[in-house]
Amino acid sequence: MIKIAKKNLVWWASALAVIFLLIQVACDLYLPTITSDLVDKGIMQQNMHFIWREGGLMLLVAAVGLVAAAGNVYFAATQSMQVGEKLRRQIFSRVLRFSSKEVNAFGDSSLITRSTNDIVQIQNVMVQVLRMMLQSPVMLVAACVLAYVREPRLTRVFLVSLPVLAVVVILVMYFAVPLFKSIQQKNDKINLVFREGLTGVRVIRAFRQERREQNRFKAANEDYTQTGIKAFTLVSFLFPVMTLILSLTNVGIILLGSHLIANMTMQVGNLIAFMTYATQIMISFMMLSMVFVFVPRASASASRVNAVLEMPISVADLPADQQDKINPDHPASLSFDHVDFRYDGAEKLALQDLNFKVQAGQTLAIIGGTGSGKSTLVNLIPRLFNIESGRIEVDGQPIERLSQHDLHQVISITQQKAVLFTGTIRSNLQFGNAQATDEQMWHALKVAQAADFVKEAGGLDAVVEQDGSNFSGGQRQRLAIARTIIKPASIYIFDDSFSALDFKTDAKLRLALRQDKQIQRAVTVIVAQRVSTVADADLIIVLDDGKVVGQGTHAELKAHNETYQQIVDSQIQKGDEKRAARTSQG
Ligand SMILES: Nc1ncnc2c1ncn2[C@@H]1O[C@H](COP(=O)(O)OP(=O)(O)OP(=O)(O)O)[C@@H](O)[C@H]1O
Repeated sequence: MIKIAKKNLVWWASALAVIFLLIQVACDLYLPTITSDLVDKGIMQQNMHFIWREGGLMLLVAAVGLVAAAGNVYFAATQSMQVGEKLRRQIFSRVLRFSSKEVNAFGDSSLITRSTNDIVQIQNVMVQVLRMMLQSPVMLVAACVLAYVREPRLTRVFLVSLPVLAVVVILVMYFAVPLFKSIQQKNDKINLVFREGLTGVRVIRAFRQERREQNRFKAANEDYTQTGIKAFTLVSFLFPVMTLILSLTNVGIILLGSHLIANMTMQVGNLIAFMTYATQIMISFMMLSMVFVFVPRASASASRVNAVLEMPISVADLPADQQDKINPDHPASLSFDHVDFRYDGAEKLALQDLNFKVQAGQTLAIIGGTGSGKSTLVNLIPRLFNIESGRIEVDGQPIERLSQHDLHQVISITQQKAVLFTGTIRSNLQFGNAQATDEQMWHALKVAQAADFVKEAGGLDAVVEQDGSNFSGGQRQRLAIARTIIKPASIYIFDDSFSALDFKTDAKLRLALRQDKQIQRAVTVIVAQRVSTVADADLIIVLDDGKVVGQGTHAELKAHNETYQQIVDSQIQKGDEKRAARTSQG
């Protein structure tokens, strides 16, 4: 919590909040003295001039106190909101740099809770710190001293009430604080189930698992609610008990005070002032105890936020002065030299001894069964993971010597699951190339075989809903392909991007890709399950269980490679092979 405050609070605004607070406390503490004088020297002695003067002073002090309180609230609130804004920004930019290893370490839902609910907890406590937490101890000590100075004999009442109050507060905190800490984790669980329910809604319906999911959500929700109820019941118990203790303290003060007044050893004004100080002492004590309840909860949130901000990034750039730069004149190329790769914590290598080189204008195709390592291979090119050994070069440069920013500038990729963003077709294409003209956009859409349905949908400004849900799976993939094509790059990667396309569209798209001037100067990498998609590639890599079991052209592999032959036999029947070749040659 302190770390977050140190890094994110603006010192002068926080100092102003504290100064306003001290002025407000001073005013609050001065008012009982004026009241006491007003009663003893004004009302009791019927001195109207004194009453007017002290009354005016009272109004002035109250007004200054009000302005100071407003100033304190303003600076405390703006500071805490700004801390929240900075933390959300820092978490978001950090998460954008995370590899899947870091994301998995927290989980998607926990990252969302940390950037929303946890930050709100921190924000709330920041306001309390800049207000109550500083105000309460100052008020408590000063009111005790002033009460003692005014009438030491009455302070005996506090010797009983304050220890009782302290025991109640400690007991409540002992039971409530662990509950508040666990509320955050239970909130993560609710988010997780809710998120899975949302993203998997169709599957849930199709498998008629609504009741099971509802029960799962109900369990998480009830767990959260019950913990919240327990925690807040304990805290709410504090208020009536404290009010009771405060009332009993006042009764004690009045009993003792009236005795002293009757003996003529104390004035009425002193009793009134003392009772005001007593109320201030008790209220400060209550506020302080509330802060002690909420600070541990917020510090649990602060640790959760700090864990994200301090998570080491596994795929890190070299220091700027040791980085190499891409040479824009170097022809496009991609090479893997004895590359081994293992997922974090896995016993087995996910990819073993990959060796190949492709040049500008060539197409590399990767084929293999499910789970053979195709996506893993293409994800190594933009360095989404670090390799275990070997060397990967893009445009003649080892990728770990480039900044990821530079590397990603020369790579354009369509992921296996097409991801579109809420907005329009234009804004989605601008993701690939912010400067693209309408003409370039239509060209990319044409190559991606998307122009027809985009025209029907209303053109470049047609709306794209969340996750592109207003387009079919095949249309989403074609839009993602257009976004990939529109980006000027050295390496174009299509990770199983043609799988949702029908046979004919797949062939037309590959033909259009081959005829595109920009693509002709680059290396194209195609991952596919269908032989027809890879048949015309310059180099085909056949993967099986992370190992390269064949490498060559379609003709070579068909003639000599058993695994490839099996794939061909299982897929291409009834003249499909010839039809594929005919269509892709135009
Ligand atoms: N993030 C990950 N952490 C650990 N193991 C992973 C991870 N991603 C993939 N794997 C494992 O690596 C292997 C290769 O997966 P990959 O996704 O590369 O296969 P693929 O050939 O693309 O499969 P598909 O055709 O089904 O998409 C699989 O055994 C998979 O379980």
